[in-house]
Amino acid sequence: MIPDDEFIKNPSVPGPTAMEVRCLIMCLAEPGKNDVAVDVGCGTGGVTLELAGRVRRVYAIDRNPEAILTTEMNLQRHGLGDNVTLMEGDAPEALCKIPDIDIAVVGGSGGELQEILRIIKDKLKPGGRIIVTAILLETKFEAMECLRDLGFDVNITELNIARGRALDRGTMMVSRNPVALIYTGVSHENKD
Ligand SMILES: C[S@@+](CC[C@H](N)C(=O)[O-])C[C@H]1O[C@@H](n2cnc3c(N)ncnc32)[C@H](O)[C@@H]1O
Repeated sequence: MIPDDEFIKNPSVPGPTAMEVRCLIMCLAEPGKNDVAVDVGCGTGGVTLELAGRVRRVYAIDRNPEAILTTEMNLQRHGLGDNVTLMEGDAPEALCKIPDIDIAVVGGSGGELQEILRIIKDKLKPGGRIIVTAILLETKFEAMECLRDLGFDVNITELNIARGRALDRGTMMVSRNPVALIYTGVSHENKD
């Protein structure tokens, strides 16, 4: 895992997703060397970089040009990027241009989550994994409901991370905001 402070940051771009959250995303995504992945809302590139080191190809989508630039700079900084296709634009249109995928991570949806998940389902290979990260209650609920409506078994895990900060008299644990991961099991349609 790449530590958070090893990413180049841009004040107009969110991210990177905290290392502990990226860690669980990678566990749930189960990336394989031949997999094709998409990172919807790549932001600073936290998830894109982790995927780039583990799969055959990553499509990194963001509608903020600064996010695409920041992700590109981070890929270069870490010697990654040969297998990453950066796509500036709105997720639904960009998703329609990519081939079928094994892994989809949705880190930003901007009010288009239902459409994004519907397209991802159409592109998802059998056995594929979908992981949505959400900080808003409404997004957590919407993601669960939408994935269920699309026929998936849905799971949610919320991470409450506290990191130690050194003080003169000891280590204080500093909490970060909770982040939920909403992720799929096997689609009902793919079950025997
Ligand atoms: C919280 S950030 C993701 C952070 C990222 N996972 C990282 O580690 O750096 C969410 C991103 O999603 C992008 N985004 C939101 N809605 C989008 C949409 N409909 N299409 C494309 N990008 C979108 C935003 O521009 C933002 O950069």
